[in-house]
Amino acid sequence: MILGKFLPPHAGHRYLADFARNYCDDLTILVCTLEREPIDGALRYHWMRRMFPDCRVVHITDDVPQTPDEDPNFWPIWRNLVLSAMPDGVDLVFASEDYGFKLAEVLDAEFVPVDPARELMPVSGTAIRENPMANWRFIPDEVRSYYLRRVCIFGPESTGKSTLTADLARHFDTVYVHEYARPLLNFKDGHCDYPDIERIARGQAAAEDALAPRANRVLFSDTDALTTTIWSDVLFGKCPEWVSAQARRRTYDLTLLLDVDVDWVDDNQRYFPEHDKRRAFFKRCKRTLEENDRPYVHIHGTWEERFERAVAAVERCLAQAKPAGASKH
Ligand SMILES: NC(=O)c1ccc[n+]([C@@H]2O[C@H](COP(=O)([O-])OP(=O)(O)OC[C@H]3O[C@@H](n4cnc5c(N)ncnc54)[C@H](O)[C@@H]3O)[C@@H](O)[C@H]2O)c1
Repeated sequence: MILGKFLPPHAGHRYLADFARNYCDDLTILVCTLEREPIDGALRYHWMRRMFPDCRVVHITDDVPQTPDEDPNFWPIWRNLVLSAMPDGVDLVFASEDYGFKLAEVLDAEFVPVDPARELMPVSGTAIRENPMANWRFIPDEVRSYYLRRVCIFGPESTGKSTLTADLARHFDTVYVHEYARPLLNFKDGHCDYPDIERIARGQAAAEDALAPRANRVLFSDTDALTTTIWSDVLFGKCPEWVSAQARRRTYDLTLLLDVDVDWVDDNQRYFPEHDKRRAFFKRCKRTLEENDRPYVHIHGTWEERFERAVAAVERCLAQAKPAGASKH
């Protein structure tokens, strides 16, 4: 058995559990969470189940004393708690804490110390909560999307969104989500029908969710569901409810709004080459962001200036502490 708060799970916990899985035949992991702790307990339990699908993972939510000095009955309380989750008893207690020795004793089990000095995976939950960006390499794939910074590249056609998205991903050594409408509509010679609107939004969301665990600190998305709602309105005067709901649900830490102050480049998927229409579409994008309370940075100027402004905005975003709470993606 191993137990912990996993606040959040990290590479040290992964090492502890992998060590235990290699040492014994059947590992039970007790995820002990309290409501007052800063990350939702059900989410931590979910992460641990995803990280260790071949282990028995049990969620314990009882509000019991946390250290022996809090209650003279501390050890009987913990003995009963553990045995209620493991009625067949415990053979081995794996931990990197001194309390493992006493805990094993009250459970009639053997203590197996793992890495009390924490020299192999030098990280703690506190360090990750305080600075997830600096400790990124210790955050498991399953947990990364919680801490990930999401940047959306937003705006009218032919403003350099796709190039900027790829350039930013290269600069920040991470992955990006392409504009899913392109591969979809390429199959139809660029022609978009109303049923395609929901397909576009579903594909965009699926690509984003598939790539989030692969991202290094920041994920760049070339457009989003909110953009799809604008296009749907412009082309068809209506929008599927699922797409509008996605647009409300999917949030970004930063949105880069690209201006139309660059030359128009034609391709088979573009609609509005006229300057007036491009400017009107830009204004509509800006208004939509404001109506949806989406903070944005205005990106304009030459290609080089755009890139520099975007890099500076992303660096500011990465340096800011992220408010507690999971991303809703
Ligand atoms: N303090 C005590 O005497 C005591 C005794 C019994 C039970 N408990 C309870 O146990 C629960 C777990 O608490 P916790 O704070 O140990 O959970 P935790 O999530 O911090 O740690 C879980 C396990 O991972 C190990 N670990 C953490 N970082 C590591 C790293 N970098 N490398 C290797 N191993 C690493 C810890 O030593 C521990 O064995 C709490 O609910 C607590 O109340 C505490």
